[in-house]
Amino acid sequence: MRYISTRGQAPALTFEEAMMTGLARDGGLYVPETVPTFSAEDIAAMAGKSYEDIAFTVMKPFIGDTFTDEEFKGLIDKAYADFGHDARAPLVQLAPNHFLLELFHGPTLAFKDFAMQIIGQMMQAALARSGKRITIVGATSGDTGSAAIEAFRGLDNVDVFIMYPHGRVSEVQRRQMTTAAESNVHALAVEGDFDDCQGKLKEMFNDFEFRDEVHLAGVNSINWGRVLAQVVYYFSSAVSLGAPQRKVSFTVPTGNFGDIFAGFIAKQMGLPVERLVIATNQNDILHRCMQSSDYTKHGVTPSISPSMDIEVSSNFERALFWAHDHDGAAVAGLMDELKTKGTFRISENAMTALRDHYDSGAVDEATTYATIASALEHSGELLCPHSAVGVHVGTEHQGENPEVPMITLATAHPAKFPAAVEKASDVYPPLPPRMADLYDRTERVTQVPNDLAALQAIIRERRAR
Ligand SMILES: Cc1ncc(COP(=O)(O)O)c(C=O)c1O
Ligand SMILES: N[C@@H](CCOP(=O)(O)O)C(=O)O
Repeated sequence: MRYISTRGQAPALTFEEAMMTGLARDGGLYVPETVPTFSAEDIAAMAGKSYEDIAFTVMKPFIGDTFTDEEFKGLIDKAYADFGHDARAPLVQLAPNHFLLELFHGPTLAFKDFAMQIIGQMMQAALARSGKRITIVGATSGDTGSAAIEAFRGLDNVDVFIMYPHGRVSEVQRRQMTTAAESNVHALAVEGDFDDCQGKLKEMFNDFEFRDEVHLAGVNSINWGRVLAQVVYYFSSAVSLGAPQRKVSFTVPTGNFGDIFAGFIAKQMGLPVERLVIATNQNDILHRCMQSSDYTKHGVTPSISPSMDIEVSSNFERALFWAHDHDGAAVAGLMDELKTKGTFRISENAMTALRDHYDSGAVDEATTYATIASALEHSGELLCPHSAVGVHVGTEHQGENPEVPMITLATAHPAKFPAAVEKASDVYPPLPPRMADLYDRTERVTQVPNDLAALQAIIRERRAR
């Protein structure tokens, strides 16, 4: 299996190279040259299997001979061993034919753990073989950062720098990132929003001298390994509702588009997915784009679902690559317009290709609060604000096709956003016992301007220590 860049100008890589590289050197994102497919029988055989077994089956064709089967199974087992639920990604029923996929039972209470834990294992195994040392730099709107810290804390051959937007993550999210005591972990509070952090990360990757000097690696969903690991729960949940005999739809609270794009890959692999519904909060650039073909930045407004406060939706580039029949030059052109003008327009053909798979909806703050309250009243489920955005949009879209089961992804635990959840429901969601002392731990963070040179100086200096 070879991996190619969405902008068509970078060398094709193996899985291991793509995973260790992060962003392609032409600024694009790596994707598999071809997507392996499963027959209906292959998918039916997943029924009743453990999450770990399904993970092995789904990911194996993409990783090729990077690891032996035994090695890979061992890495998968280690990755999910600390999850707080034996099913790893349990489904609960919210309403007739509407199901919630709980993706928040991992160590940091968000769906990021599903991918970060396994790529943490795979990267460590690859580093042990190569004897290399890397610098991971991540941009986060709140959840990727803590998941990355959890996966790489305390390792001798990895430094982890996490940039988050100062004052724009929840207190629990901030403390999860700033209270790691290990000296290889560095939390950086950047004066800006998430798009600024992600922009700086991409600038670091595009500064080849810096990139090579610090052996830069990325664990955001620019890394194909992240997307791949997220494909697994689309299979596990669909199969438990009767796939491949029965079609299902998914609604995905969306920001950087990595999670819903994993659903698209599952569909390409043969999973019978009827619709993939993009659910955005008030930062609705993706919804506006699906309606109007215009991807135009308006500026981000902070919301009660801060992890989705994103306007430069990184993985939308991967969706555009498919919508343009793998035409890297066309994608590079659109990305260039976004960078220079803050806007691009998608052609009719490409829009048709996107609309073949994706629907969308946007949710304002008042509706998000109301959805938390009504889900608790009608199903007993306490939602985080991101999941509530998904549930509202999922409910609306299920009405259009009620006989197809709708699976809405619950992307974070309500305890990560206690203020918003309590305001909506009068219920204060407690942290799980293993995190009960989070508010007593000492915080360690460096406030940094939104400035490439300043960020690079800190990274150079700290990693050398
Ligand atoms: C809790 C939560 N929900 C939803 C999202 C959006 O996911 P994606 O960026 O993959 O679209 C994120 C951040 O990525 C998140 O942390
Ligand atoms: N919502 C994310 C933003 C980064 O997304 P990623 O999937 O590209 O890592 C976060 O919580 O950090």
